[in-house]
Amino acid sequence: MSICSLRGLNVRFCRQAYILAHVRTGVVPMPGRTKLRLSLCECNNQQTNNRRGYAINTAGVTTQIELTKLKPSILAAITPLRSSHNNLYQMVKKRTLEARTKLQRNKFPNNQACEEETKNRSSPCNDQSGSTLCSSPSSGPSAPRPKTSTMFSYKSSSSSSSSSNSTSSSSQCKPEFEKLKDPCPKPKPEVQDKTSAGLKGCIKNAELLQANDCNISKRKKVTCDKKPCEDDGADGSKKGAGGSRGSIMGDDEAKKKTRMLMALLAALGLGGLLLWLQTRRKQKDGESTDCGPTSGLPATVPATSAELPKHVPYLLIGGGTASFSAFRAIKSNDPRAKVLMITNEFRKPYMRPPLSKELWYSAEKGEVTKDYRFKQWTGAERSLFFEPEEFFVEPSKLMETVNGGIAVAHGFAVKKIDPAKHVATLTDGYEITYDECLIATGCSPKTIDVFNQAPPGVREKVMMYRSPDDFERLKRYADEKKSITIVGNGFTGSELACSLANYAKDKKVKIYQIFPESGNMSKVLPSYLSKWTTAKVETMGVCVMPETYVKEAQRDDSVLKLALSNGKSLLTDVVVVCVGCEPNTNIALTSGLEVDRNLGGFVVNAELEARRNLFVAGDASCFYDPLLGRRRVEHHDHSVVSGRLAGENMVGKKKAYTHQSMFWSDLGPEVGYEGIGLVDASLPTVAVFALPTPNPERRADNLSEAAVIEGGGSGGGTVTVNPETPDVKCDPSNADEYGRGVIFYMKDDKIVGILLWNLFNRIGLARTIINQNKKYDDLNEVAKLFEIHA
Ligand SMILES: Cc1cc2nc3c(=O)[nH]c(=O)nc-3n(C[C@H](O)[C@H](O)[C@H](O)COP(=O)(O)OP(=O)(O)OC[C@H]3O[C@@H](n4cnc5c(N)ncnc54)[C@H](O)[C@@H]3O)c2cc1C
Repeated sequence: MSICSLRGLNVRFCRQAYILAHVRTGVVPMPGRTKLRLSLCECNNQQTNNRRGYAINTAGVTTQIELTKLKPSILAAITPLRSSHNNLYQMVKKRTLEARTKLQRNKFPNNQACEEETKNRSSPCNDQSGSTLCSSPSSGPSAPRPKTSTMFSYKSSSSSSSSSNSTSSSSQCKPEFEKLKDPCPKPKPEVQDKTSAGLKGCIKNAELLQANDCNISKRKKVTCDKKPCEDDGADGSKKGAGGSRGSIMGDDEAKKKTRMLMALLAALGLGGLLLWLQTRRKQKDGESTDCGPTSGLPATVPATSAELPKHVPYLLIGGGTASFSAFRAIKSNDPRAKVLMITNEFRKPYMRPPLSKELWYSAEKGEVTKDYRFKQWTGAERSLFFEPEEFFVEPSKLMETVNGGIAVAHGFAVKKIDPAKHVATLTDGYEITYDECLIATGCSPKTIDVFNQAPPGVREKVMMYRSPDDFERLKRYADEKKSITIVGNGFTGSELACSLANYAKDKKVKIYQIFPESGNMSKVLPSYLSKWTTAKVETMGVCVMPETYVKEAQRDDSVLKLALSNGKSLLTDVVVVCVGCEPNTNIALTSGLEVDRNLGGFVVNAELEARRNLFVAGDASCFYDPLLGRRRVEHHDHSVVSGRLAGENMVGKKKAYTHQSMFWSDLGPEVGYEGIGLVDASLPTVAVFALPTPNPERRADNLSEAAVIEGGGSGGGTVTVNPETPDVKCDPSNADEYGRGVIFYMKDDKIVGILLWNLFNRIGLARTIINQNKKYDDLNEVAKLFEIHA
């Protein structure tokens, strides 16, 4: 029997030889689940004295395990597979090599992915690395920012204008994607035998996996190192004498192999079941790592839930900013409070904003430290972690401490809460009772179908971005690869694109950003500013492709080939999907808690209470803002503010949400903005910017020269020039620079949101204006308060 006749069996191996063989059983029935995809690949790490390991993939989660670290039971289960690898390997190898060599000839389509769409403008599609080259425009946003002196303002609409403008952000590329050479020897002619013809289906599916795809985290051993392809062949043939000849099978041999394969499937089922049970929690938590947890067996701290207290006065679910902020509020109001934090992450509470910004600047200087130190805009240094390890109490000792404190249970997830009985149940069934409980489960990055439904070979090249592990992984790509593609135009995608472009400026890697909207940050910025920002992002070296989406993703050798909606293709080493976040509310149903249908998140009142003694804060909360109505906010400061409010209410303060939180974002070193209130591009806006002028002396008088340009909320908008300054150019599309300014977001003629564009230390004033909740006759006068030229 040919191996292909075994349903669902798929054999792969790797040119680089760090994965010798990869066998997937396809679908295996599992208790509690209808289907389980199970795969196993054997890795050989030359750099560590040929230590062998396995990558076992259960239901999409690949776990890297060193052979010596495998449990004896699992080792026994997969032993038959190891010996059979060689035969499978030799049978398929030659045909795969041949197929791959053929495929390589007609690819490298990046030359057309980002090609010129506008003759007037060149875009960052040029590089020295052989992927694509992006050059900055000689004029426009790329020019050094002039000193501002004149002020103008305008109203705008949210709706981005159409494709006519898209050309401004399109890119001009040169076809310089270097042709890769096949590093492996050509297959020998004898492979063209009758059995290999039967392998066609398998060969079609053969995919090449790359060592660098294997994530290496602190909790993880490296098990998929590179190995030259000569060794690949050598190793394979040594182990499986007659391996390649094994493709021409006699009856006995075929029977033997069939028996072995059947044994393998059984062994895989058994081994996979064990591993699946062990990795299930990680999988549910959606950690976006390549190869799963370090050891393959997810460690929890403490080792078992039995070591956790049975009852705690304060229980915090989630280990992020909101949760830690709640702890601080509890502790300052109840100094001896005993607080247990349960998180499915393996790090102590940390903040996320520097992950897409400051940390890349530390990385550029080669200064990434163990505690992820970064420089704040004030120049002060601090760590990503809110507190060092020593700050925390061991969970098993929490209830014995005299002065209280906070203990963090790592690697545990809560699956259900009984608000009436005050009981939280962990995924392993362990129950903890509480007096006060906070849900601060944050959100998880969204993905898109084109990647979500892609085969595993594609998905392992697609990542989300939310944690230090993601930072580490992306940094490795930026250091080693040629092309990174960011999908999405929001905060994380845009910040990351700029930071990566800066980090990569002396490297060979090229940064692409793709999104269907017409400009960066289009949900937040008025359309003219969004387009201007896109041009600015391009000048930073990002090849931005607006009004474009990925139609199809295929694995092409070691890279991904993206078929784009504009008919072009892009080869990329990794895709970072940054298309927003989904609140983690999966415990709502089991706990009888309400989730907002429109905004998502647990519905809570103005005191952030979902039920009595049960609060929700941070990204996961959909709260009632007495001033601006029901909201859900995904920002750092909101998680601090709401966490603090929830913490205060947990000690009985009974306070309502009144303090408006703010947010900020930085797009490279030249663009930074802060916002407060409803900063939503679908609202009508009125903006006042300082215009550049060749005459800096006029700066003092600028405010009196302000002009107003008005526009509707959802149309193109009319333009009204301030009669006092008819000479001021007010057409946003003619504006050279949006250096500094203030944007008002209007609802019912009131200011409900304010964005401060490159203006800092004025958020308190913005908060006051929003809190006044009144109609202003002259927004120009309000703008003056912000001292744009100061
Ligand atoms: C890369 C990046 C950059 C950002 N930059 C900015 C910025 O510049 N400015 C800004 O204002 N905001 C920024 N943000 C957003 C900001 O970081 C978030 O709004 C903030 O982290 C939300 O905090 P949180 O505590 O609500 O959620 P999170 O920080 O997501 O924490 C939630 C925690 O709960 C855990 N959890 C989930 N479900 C369970 C469960 N069932 N049981 C146990 N634990 C669970 C999660 O693993 C996680 O540890 C950025 C976010 C990212 C990802």
